Amino acid sequence: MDEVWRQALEHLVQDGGVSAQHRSFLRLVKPLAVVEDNVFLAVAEDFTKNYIESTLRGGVTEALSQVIGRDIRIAVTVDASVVPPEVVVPEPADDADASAARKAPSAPTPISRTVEPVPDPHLNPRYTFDTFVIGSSNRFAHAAALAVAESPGKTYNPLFIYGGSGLGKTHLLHAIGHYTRQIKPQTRVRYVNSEEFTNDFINSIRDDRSLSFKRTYREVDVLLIDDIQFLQGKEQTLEEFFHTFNALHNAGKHVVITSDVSPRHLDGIEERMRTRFEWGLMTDVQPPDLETRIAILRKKAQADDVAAPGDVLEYIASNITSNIRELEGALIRVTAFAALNKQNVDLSLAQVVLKDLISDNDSEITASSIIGTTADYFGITMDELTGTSRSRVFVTARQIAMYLCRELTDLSLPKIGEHFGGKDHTTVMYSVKKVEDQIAQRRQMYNQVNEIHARVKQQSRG
Ligand SMILES: Nc1ncnc2c1ncn2[C@@H]1O[C@H](COP(=O)(O)OP(=O)(O)OP(=O)(O)O)[C@@H](O)[C@H]1O
Repeated sequence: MDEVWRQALEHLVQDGGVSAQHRSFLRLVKPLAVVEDNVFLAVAEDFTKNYIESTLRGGVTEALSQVIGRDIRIAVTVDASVVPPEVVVPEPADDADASAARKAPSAPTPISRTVEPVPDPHLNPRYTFDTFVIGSSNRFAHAAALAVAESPGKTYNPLFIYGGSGLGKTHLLHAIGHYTRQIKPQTRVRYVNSEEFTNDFINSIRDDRSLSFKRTYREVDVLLIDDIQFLQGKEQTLEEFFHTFNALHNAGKHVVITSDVSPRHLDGIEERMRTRFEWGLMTDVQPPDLETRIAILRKKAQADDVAAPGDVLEYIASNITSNIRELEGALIRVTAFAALNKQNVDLSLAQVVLKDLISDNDSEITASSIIGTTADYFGITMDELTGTSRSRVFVTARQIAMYLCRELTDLSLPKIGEHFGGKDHTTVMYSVKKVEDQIAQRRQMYNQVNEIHARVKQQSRG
């Protein structure tokens, strides 16, 4: 088992995207056994388990699946007496992070708990108030989020943020989490997507763990719950959420909720609950105007350290109007093309690259159309694409299709996973990140993504 684990770590590092922090967590894992399609891993602390499950699950699952040769699931257990094997976690060449990690003591407190708050594995480090661009479409939501982050439990409780897909609701939720913990590191913050909340709840009943479930969600100072619309019609989970909400609210703890519609448009949720959602403050986020879209692209270009002149940003922002995720995807495409061809980013290049992607009369793009088009492109069947085979072409096709689903549809990560034969949402997250990383490094990956994207768009225009 240690040898399987060693090889999996090698795969993981080769695939890229493993930071020094990831490596220090991976060093804490003891592989236990493979039983049918499950790989059992053990760690000594809950915190490490949470980190592995929320941040590394996709990558570890992929890597172990590659080594074992079939699709597996991982299960992480906590055992305080666990001693991880002496496996060296490989380091990518010329990784600045890696040399820092080398200097760190090999024994495992991953991060200092006194100086900075320990990073919360449930929060995306990129989604902070600093990286959030304020415009008229989101000014109020931003101000309310900031007020909550500064003094949770006081005003606007609950805060309910609603609006269309890809408009920054999740970003704001994470920003509240980061900022609250930055001001007061001891604040207990819990971010959860409603689908994960549902799964957790169902599993806790199955495994007779209702006490630990309650502890997870009720012993917090700030509960950030994303995409509450997924609870519509799920009576038992709603009932549990109702009790969680009441317990927290009565104890003066803060609840922040996001949804794609306002409380009164949430069907399948009882009146008593909708009323509670309206107790605090409701605010919406709207599609950003042109100036805000340009500013978002500028900030993204800065964060990724790519040079993109103003007219290029304006061209992209003028043509992609409704979804910020798609806006960012277009910028990635243009800068990746320029990097691969060793060209500067300029307007004519952007026009060529985005020619097929920009159109104003797309009909709705679905996961099935993306899966079908991708399968066609690779000459495989849709079943093969969404199945479990680990051969390279299937894996590449699967990852590209997941990436395009994220960019071109409103589907959440767990929902995308469902379209791919019930894959875990962290596997989807891993695939999206992997394609995003490789697109600027491998011409073949760039060409494939670009071509399939164009075909999907073309088909949606009929
Ligand atoms: N105002 C903003 N400034 C900077 N980036 C933004 C802003 N709004 C959204 N984004 C970026 O757009 C992408 C999509 O945002 P996010 O995931 O928060 O959307 P969402 O409203 O939660 O969508 P969904 O309902 O589909 O989950 C993210 O990468 C986010 O960082």
